[in-house]
Amino acid sequence: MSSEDTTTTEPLSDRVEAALRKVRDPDADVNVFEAGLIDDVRIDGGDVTVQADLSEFPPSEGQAVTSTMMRAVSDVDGVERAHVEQAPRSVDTQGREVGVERADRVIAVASAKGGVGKTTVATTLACALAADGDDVALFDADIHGPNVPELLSVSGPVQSDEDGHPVPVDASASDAADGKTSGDGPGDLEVMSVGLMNDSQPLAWRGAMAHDALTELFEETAWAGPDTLVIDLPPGTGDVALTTLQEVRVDGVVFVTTPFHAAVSDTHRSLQLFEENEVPVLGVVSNMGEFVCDACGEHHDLFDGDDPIDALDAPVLAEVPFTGEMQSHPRPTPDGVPDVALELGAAVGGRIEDIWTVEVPEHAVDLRGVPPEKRRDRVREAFEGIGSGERFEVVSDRNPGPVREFLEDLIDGKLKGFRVKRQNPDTWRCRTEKP
Ligand SMILES: Nc1ncnc2c1ncn2[C@@H]1O[C@H](COP(=O)(O)OP(=O)(O)OP(=O)(O)O)[C@@H](O)[C@H]1O
Repeated sequence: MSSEDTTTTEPLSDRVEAALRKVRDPDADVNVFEAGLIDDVRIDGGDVTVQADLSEFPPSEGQAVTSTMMRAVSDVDGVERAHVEQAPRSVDTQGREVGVERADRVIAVASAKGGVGKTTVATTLACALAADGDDVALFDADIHGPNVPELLSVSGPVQSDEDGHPVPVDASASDAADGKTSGDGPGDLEVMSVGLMNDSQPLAWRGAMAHDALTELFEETAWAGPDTLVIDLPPGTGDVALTTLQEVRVDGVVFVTTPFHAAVSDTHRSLQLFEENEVPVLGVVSNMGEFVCDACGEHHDLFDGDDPIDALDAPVLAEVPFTGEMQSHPRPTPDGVPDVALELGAAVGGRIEDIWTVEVPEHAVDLRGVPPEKRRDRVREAFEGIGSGERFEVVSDRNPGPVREFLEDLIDGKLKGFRVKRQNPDTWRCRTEKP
């Protein structure tokens, strides 16, 4: 029996509205109409569709409000089916530009294994950079397990601009991070994720499908001109990582690992893949290697023995302990940005500056800006000017791979070691020893 029986003479629309007015906004002591959450109520026979904007709620709270509204409407006499749908949000499409190349710099966050905290670190890094005043875009490329929206408590669906380009969701923490930021206050934080398009469905894209879906999002998303784009890659070196490396000029990669031998040796192999694809390695974040006891304040190692990360040829950017704070709130809270997040942001920023600053050793040949027809002469002169066993080094603004062939022609033999490394997007270095 319905609680509305006494008023069945009133039109259905009035009774549905009266029922909805009993549902409260959990964040404010007003009903959902007064809170401005209801956009529209459509009635078609016994079918009632409520269009509500619940995008500001964390997913679990939004779900609870949806269920309460569904129950309230279903209980009204004469209602056969009740639906609650997310109202289309109006998005600011002014000044947006399409494609990942709009970002001034692109940082990928990768891991060899799943579950080591890559998404947590990517989200923390994006929040820390935004808290420091950067306009940040966070691209969740983990298409098989897109967790970024959940960590940042944002929900979809993604809206499109007038040309049909998907517009990322705003995740700025305008009033968070009080007092713990530097610069002129926090920058913007925007998020794009397949998790915002397909709210709860795990995606089973493979191979070409994954490649096409991701390529389209990289090419089509209309960003607001970010300073930094952070890409959260899926674990491992599968289709998505390869697509990202093909489609995006990645300026640096941050690796996340636990200080556990098996995880670190896989990390070593993944690092090589990025280096082979000429992506500068910014460094490694060692996550969950210790926890700090709430009761005694002591640090406790969670892994025994030597730290295997020391053996990686990459700087350690941060050692993030296992904490409840990191687990529940990688994003800034009204109390500020966690210190560990600020340290991570500062370490990554510092490394970027380091690799952008090119110091050319006195003995090295600097080919930057040298016209193509003069490059060989410069290399020959320098090589002929050093003695056997001495180090020969080139700094160049293009891949100096062909230098090897040229030197081997000069000596009419093979060089033993010849190492090429891309220091930053515009600078390569290569090194060998004169036989
Ligand atoms: N420093 C930390 N302290 C406490 N919990 C953490 C920390 N880092 C990550 N976690 C928790 O570990 C779990 C896995 O983290 P996360 O989802 O970031 O890993 P991931 O490497 O991105 O996983 P995958 O890519 O396989 O989805 C999450 O529950 C997260 O809250």
